[in-house]
Order: sequence, then C-alpha cells, then structure tokens
Amino acid sequence: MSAKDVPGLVLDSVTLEHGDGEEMVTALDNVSLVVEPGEFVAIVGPSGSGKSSLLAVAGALVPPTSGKVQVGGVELTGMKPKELTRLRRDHIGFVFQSGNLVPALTALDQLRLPITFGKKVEPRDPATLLKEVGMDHRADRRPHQLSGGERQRVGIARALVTRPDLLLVDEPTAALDRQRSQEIVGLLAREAHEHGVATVMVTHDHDVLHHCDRVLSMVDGILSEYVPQTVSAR
Ligand SMILES: Nc1ncnc2c1ncn2[C@@H]1O[C@H](COP(=O)(O)OP(=O)(O)OP(=O)(O)O)[C@@H](O)[C@H]1O
Repeated sequence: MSAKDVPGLVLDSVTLEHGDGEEMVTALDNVSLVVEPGEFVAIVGPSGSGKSSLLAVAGALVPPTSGKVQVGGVELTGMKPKELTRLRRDHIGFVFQSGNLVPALTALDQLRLPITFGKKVEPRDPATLLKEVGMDHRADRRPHQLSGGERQRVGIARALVTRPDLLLVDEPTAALDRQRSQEIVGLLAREAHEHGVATVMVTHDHDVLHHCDRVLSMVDGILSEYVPQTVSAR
C-alpha cells in the first residue's frame, strides 16, 4: 500500500466550461469524487459526456473553471505551470488507448526513461516490474515488435515505475480483443490493489467492469453511481 493515507484523488465540486456565451459547453458539472489509495474506479458514459474532461482535470492538464482538485494530498489550485509539470511527473501516471510508447526504445528502456527524468527517491525496479506485468521475455523488443496487448502492458508498467499516487487510464482496451481486454484490466486491478495506487479508468467496455471496485456513470457532465441497464445472463 501507499505510504500515504490521504486520497489519491479528490475532486471537490469541480466544474469545467469550454467556450463562452451561446457556445459554452459545461463538460463537468459540479463533479465530486474521492479515490482512495488502492481503489480502482471505472467511469462509463456516452461519447461527449465529459469523461476525457474529467481525466484532463484530474491529471492537472486542464484547470477547472471552479472547484478544487487534490492529487496525493496536494492541492492544485494556484500552482504555477512548472509546479504542475513536476506534480504530474512525480505523482500521476497516464495510460492511453494504445500504449503511447517511444518507437526507438526497448520495453525495458521505456521503463527506465521516466526514472531518468523524474526525481522520485525510490522508483520501482524496471526489470522486476516488467516481469510483474508478464513482459520480461520481451524486454529487448521495440514497440513495433510487440502486439497491442504487449504494448499496453509496457505502457502500464511505464506509468507505474515512479510509484504514482494516481493512475489515470483512458480506454485501455479500445484496441484489444476480448481476452486481452480482460487480462489488461485485471492487471490494472492487481496493480491498484497490491501497490496502493488510486486508479481511475474511463472505458466504453462494460465487459471489464467486474474488475473494478466502483463504477460511476458520466452523463452530460454529471457524475453519479452507475446503474446497469440490463442484467447480464452470463
Ligand atoms: N477544448 C474544447 N473546447 C470546446 N469544447 C470542448 C473541448 N473539449 C471538450 N469539449 C466538449 O466538452 C464535452 C465533453 O467532452 P469530453 O471529450 O470530455 O467527452 P467524452 O465523454 O470523453 O467523449 P468521448 O467518449 O467521445 O471521448 C463535449 O460536449 C465536448 O464537445
């Protein structure tokens, strides 16, 4: 578990508006959310409902129009751009749809890179972490020599190597088949639980929700508890 006993993420009455006047869109409408260390939260919702906006605000990439954001107990309001960059580097991990790996680097070097840039006192050991995500046998391969699922595993390991307080995951199964999707989201759940990482995953994939501790629904910028529409017979 994380050494900290503060939440990985706190969104307190966060509103995000894009544009102004008649063009104004409320992407996040008074959203409040607390994600504890080791908790794995999924957010589902239709296209344009505000899911990416939530990740952008939680990831210190976009400041909210109003409301407060805390990551690992650190309040973001009033931070300068340089401080936000440092906070992202040291406290937040990002996992994208396709892994977003550096084409020229081997799997092992993808994990070494954030340690070079970061100044975390105690990063996780890249080789051990690569083994933990089942990729030690591909350590010397570059992204074009890996499958989609393998790239995603490396991307997850890279995001975790600096021991972030908060892991933000955007549609991790979009490019994967059903079995790989289960494996990848199962891996995210295990990492969240075993290493105390507060994890927020945006997904359209309802088949992976059973891996999550909590599922929330985003509709028109409003976040609420998810209520399944149909009961699956499976
Ligand atoms: N930079 C921007 N400028 C203006 N409007 C924006 C901007 N970014 C997002 N929006 C609008 O904010 C609303 C929420 O968008 P957002 O991308 O957060 O939705 P989403 O749920 O992630 O959608 P998807 O599932 O399609 O990725 C939408 O109406 C969108 O058009």
